[in-house]
Amino acid sequence: MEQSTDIGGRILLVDDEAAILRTFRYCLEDRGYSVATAASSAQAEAILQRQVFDLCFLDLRLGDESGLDVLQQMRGIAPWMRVVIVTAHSAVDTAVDAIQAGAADYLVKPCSPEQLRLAAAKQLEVRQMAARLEALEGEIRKRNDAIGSNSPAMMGVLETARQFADTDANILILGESGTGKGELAHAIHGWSRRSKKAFVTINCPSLSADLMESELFGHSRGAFTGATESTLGRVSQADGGTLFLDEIGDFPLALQPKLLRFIQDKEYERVGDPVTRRADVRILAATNLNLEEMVREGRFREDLLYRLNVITLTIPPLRERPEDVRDLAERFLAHFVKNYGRPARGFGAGATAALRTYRWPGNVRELRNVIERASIICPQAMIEVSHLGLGEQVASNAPRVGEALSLEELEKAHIAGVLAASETLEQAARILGIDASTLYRKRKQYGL
Ligand SMILES: Nc1ncnc2c1ncn2[C@@H]1O[C@H](COP(=O)(O)OP(=O)(O)OP(=O)(O)O)[C@@H](O)[C@H]1O
Repeated sequence: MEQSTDIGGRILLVDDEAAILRTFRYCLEDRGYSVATAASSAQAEAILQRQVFDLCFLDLRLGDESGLDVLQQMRGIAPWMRVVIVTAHSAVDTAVDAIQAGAADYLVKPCSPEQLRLAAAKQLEVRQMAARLEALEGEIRKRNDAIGSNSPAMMGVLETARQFADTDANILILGESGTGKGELAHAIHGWSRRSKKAFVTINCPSLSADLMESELFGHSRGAFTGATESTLGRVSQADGGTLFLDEIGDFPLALQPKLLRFIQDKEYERVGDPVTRRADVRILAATNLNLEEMVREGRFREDLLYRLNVITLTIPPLRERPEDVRDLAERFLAHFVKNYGRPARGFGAGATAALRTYRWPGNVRELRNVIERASIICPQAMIEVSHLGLGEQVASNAPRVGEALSLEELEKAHIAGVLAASETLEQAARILGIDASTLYRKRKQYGL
């Protein structure tokens, strides 16, 4: 039963028999759990309002009160908490009702210390499952989608990101929409010592100031109309891990002082609850807006900006890192053909050239969507330019013969297209009718 300490466990015992509370407490503390007790439902409610518990052992017979009402009340205050009903043999029927009402399990009194510990370990494991699942998904994502690049500009960004990943410095990630800011935030979390803990994202534009406050810090039951259950809040979920504030430029101005205070002091209050809580959270934020301009216009707090941008990373748009298009396209293709069970295995020369010349206004997200679509509609092994659905845009992007262009510009575009469609430099040189060393020199000259 070694897992008791490593999964952590805050347990509340509710029973009106002092002897039971004493024995249970002894058995559980012996295994390293942290235990609190309550002798009535009123006491239990008061404790639950102040502290977070993972598990509660609840005796359904608390004086005159209906055990089911007490259970309902608890689930309202702490819906994340697992509740195990403790019952006498003669009242097993009520325990079954309690399970229907949301209890996790029941235990028949008298029970042995081993039965009690086993029940605790089982429930605490379930309680931790969601958090572990999230951490695992992060791991799998990291492995499958390991962020990498062949572009010097992007490699510089990744190197700085790695360098600061394991510090607790807040990082602001800038870049156009779809460049992979969320992806980089995930990677930074994965490279940090917080990687085994939760990575929690808040999408700022989707929430009003009031909703954002309760989403971020949680609320107590009855804090506002419709708050029928207490919630923990993202900050608490991210305790020990990373909180990613996506599109921070849209974070409500009215709530910015509270976010600033949390970043500075690590302290916050749930909505409708005066108790001050603490959480150890690393903040990453991202935006495609110009926050400095927003500060000048009074739409974003300067002090908050300086807390968020201890380190700033700017992801270049995809059109400025054409070296990455091919690798990304191949990775997306492998992923989608596997998912959809499709025949495509690679890109024809025309498609490769089109992927390279297109300007990708929607960046990596657009590339991913284009490849997903192509992987579905392509009936053969090679994806051709027609499957990409970029036809007109590519044509309008690519310089045309006879257009008002210098010979140099035309030559540069032509060489870029042939290079993208060729497997090797030698092959490209043959197609262009020049020798490989000339091609090498021209590549350098045009920065290709
Ligand atoms: N380097 C990468 N490797 C694999 N997938 C990537 C990479 N960069 C971005 N993506 C994919 O591209 C899509 C957009 O990425 P992401 O959401 O991180 O961009 P963003 O810059 O945060 O966008 P927005 O500003 O619109 O929120 C996602 O599906 C993501 O998985």
